[in-house]
Amino acid sequence: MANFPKDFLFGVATSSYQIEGAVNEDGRTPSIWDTFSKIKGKTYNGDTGDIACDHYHRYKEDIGILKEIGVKAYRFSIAWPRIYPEKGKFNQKGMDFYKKLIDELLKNNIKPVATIYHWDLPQWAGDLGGWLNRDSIYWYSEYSQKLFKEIGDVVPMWITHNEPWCASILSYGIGEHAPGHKDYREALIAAHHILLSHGEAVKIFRDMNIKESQIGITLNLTPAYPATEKEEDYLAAKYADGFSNRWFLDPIFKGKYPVDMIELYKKEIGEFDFIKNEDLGIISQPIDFLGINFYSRSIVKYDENSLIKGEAVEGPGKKTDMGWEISPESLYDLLKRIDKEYTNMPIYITENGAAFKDIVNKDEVHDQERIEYVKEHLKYAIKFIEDGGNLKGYFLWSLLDNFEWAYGYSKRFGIVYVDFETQKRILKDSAIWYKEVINKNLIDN
Ligand SMILES: OC[C@H]1NNC[C@@H](O)[C@@H]1O
Repeated sequence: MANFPKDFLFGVATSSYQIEGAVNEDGRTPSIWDTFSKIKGKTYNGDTGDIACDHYHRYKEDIGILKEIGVKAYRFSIAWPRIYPEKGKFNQKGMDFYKKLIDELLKNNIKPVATIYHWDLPQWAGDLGGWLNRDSIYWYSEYSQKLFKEIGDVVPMWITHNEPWCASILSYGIGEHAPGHKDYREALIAAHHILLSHGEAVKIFRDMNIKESQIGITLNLTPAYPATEKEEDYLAAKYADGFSNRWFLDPIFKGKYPVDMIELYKKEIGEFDFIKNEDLGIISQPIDFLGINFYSRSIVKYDENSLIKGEAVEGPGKKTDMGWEISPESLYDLLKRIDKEYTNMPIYITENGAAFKDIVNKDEVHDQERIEYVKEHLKYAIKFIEDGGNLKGYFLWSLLDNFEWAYGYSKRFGIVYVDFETQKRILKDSAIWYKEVINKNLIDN
């Protein structure tokens, strides 16, 4: 048996485009994901977020489920295209949805945790170059300042960005996510502007002196391990770590980009002329907490022909339905590394969870694999806390089965099953199990 600290924050997480639907309602205009998901071949089965979990209309029912599970906090994201459907034009109706959502959470004694940006960039911004345009910093500043003004006093935890790596590298470099570009120089420019917009929002937040509220950022971090004891594989792991992790951790916590990666990238992308002198000072504004999204690790072997001199090899562990190796001990390694090399400020695991092929049988879903996945990761979370680690909370991804980006609705991450034909919600065994963990504040072995 392993106990959590008495004030440990148990939550679940979702994001706007993945669950809300209602894409043309109350003034919302398209995001880059509305556009991208309608391009043939970009998403599994041509799936889109047009309806998703219809959360926009069913948010009270879903908050009732949060209450039933007993979560202390709910991490959601705000759809920028609802708030600013056109450049410079605020949409009160869009804001009113989030005010109602937050009121309902507070009425049920659930702490709202708001992510300002979880990838649904308004298409009007996309048309102006999106994150490639340095003006994106000002669009984002106007957006975040308005949110702080409208709901700053009722949202105790703000997350500026979800997974800048995905919003830049995966979206502008690898091309798997909207807008689907495949240009690594663009990817690093986008990453820089996203990080800069983060720093500007933190400055605005501090200047507004919002009481009883904290601000941080969420990074998806993937510990990298060498495939063998060969020196070249250790080098490959170092570059993989720079590619996934240090490119974002270093600017935020050390006020500089990692030199080894700059040297590596320079050959491919030329000069870093998009970085202005004052930028790193803005990016490294002190924050109140770090959000970490952890799913798995990477194992790499040296590959001379790849940009980052390495290629992934399959790990020996069991896999989730995403094909990701289940490696809970890597979460512990990651947390210890962050604590040792970057910061001992409060850390929240803002996403952790797994997709498995869930089967409904007489309104029940027996997802024991998901229970085991979460249990093992929580055990390593407790181990870190027992070592003195400053881990303050855990948000399970996700509350509901939802739109899993390029995978559409083919991957189910929810602890609540969603029948997308009927929008019926069914609590999986994992939801019942999580309810018990929260209630007892411990993990049974
Ligand atoms: O892939 C699972 C999750 N990972 N982090 C970002 C979320 O939007 C994803 O659904």
